[in-house]
Amino acid sequence: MIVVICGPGGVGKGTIARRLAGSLPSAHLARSWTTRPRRPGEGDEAYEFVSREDFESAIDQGMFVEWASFNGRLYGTPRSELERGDPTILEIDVQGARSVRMLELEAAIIGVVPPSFHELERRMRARGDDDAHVESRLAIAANEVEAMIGLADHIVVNDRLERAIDEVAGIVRGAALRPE
Ligand SMILES: Nc1ncnc2c1ncn2[C@@H]1O[C@H](COP(=O)(O)OP(=O)(O)OP(=O)(O)O)[C@@H](O)[C@H]1O
Repeated sequence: MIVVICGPGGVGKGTIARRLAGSLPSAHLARSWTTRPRRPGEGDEAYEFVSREDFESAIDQGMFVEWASFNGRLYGTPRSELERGDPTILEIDVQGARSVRMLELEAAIIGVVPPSFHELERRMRARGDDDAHVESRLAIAANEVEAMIGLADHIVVNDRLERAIDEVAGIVRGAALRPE
């Protein structure tokens, strides 16, 4: 089964996806490719950091299930990352989730929303994002949340992290019980 964790930048999808993967022994957290530079303190495991040239040649070779351009950077999920775990967890933005839906993959799409846009801004600033990044993310966050509400199978408010993780884990357990 594929579980998609999607949401606007800074909402906490990465944190939730990592915790979920850590709590399910057979899960695989899909590693995305990106052309964005690594943030200070970010580990090697966060992404496969590649050049734009390598990314574009991978697109030409049809390597990605989905890819998107975001704030001038490219992000994508390689096909080789699918079906590597049960579930395979994809942490992607709303555009990526839309691509997964269009491909009609067997996927539970979980949309993560912030308790408020004020809190979303606070978390991005607390994470050390610069002003330009925070402003560009906030400018599209409301549209992303609206699109996600029309797209996702489940919406989870990331108010308290532990509570949100429990809710996501419950959804994944429920989806695993559904007959193929
Ligand atoms: N429920 C929560 N309460 C308070 N802080 C949180 C909560 N969930 C996540 N955070 C913090 O908010 C920040 C953003 O979380 P995270 O990096 O997981 O977001 P993201 O959606 O993956 O962002 P991006 O798409 O930009 O990578 C992090 O510093 C994280 O520790």
